[in-house]
Amino acid sequence: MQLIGEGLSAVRDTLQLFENLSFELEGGQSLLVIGENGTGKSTLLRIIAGLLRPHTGAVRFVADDMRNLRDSMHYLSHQNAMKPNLSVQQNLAFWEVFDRAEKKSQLTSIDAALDKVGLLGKEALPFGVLSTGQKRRVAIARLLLNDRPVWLLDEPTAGLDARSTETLAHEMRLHTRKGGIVIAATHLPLGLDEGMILRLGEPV
Ligand SMILES: Nc1ncnc2c1ncn2[C@@H]1O[C@H](COP(=O)(O)OP(=O)(O)OP(=O)(O)O)[C@@H](O)[C@H]1O
Repeated sequence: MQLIGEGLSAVRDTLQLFENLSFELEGGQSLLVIGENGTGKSTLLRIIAGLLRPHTGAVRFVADDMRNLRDSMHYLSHQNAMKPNLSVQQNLAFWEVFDRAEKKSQLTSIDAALDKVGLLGKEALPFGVLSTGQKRRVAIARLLLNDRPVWLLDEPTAGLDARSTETLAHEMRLHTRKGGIVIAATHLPLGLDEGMILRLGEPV
């Protein structure tokens, strides 16, 4: 598996956010995208996810099973992508099916995923009543349900306490050890010390 960004540039309105960024990742590797607020971290992740078109450059993805990037990735955005009025269980049951590849990709049950993020017992609560950190943990539980080899994580630790941050770091390390790719945009150390780092600068 390979995920390659070649000569990527982004322009928002008249602002050049970044120019000519390139990276090359294989299965088992991770990339931390760091930089201050507004430097374009989320923009870069959205470009990689195929949600925004780059001003220049291209993203290429080659998977052994020939799946395209859209079907091979988990994209965790700032929003947690859960319905506030549905329960935790109902939200995850939706994603469990939605994220499943044609080939059986289920890794674990909803209960087991909730256990990993320390939320077992909260499954019947409406998502909307959870605390900020608990909401983020439900969104992280989604990543654990189905095996999608590329994880694109935008500020994954936003709102998480120290223990949950360590749980996430552990899951990210497991994911790369199994041959997955992780790209994470962050302000904070994530416990992926062995990964590559892409530092975005001030927009010009
Ligand atoms: N839809 C849009 N239209 C115009 N400008 C935008 C749009 N979305 C983002 N921007 C601008 O692009 C710049 C980069 O935003 P982006 O969200 O990628 O930064 P970031 O590095 O992820 O920031 P943060 O650390 O605050 O999350 C910002 O100046 C932002 O205001």
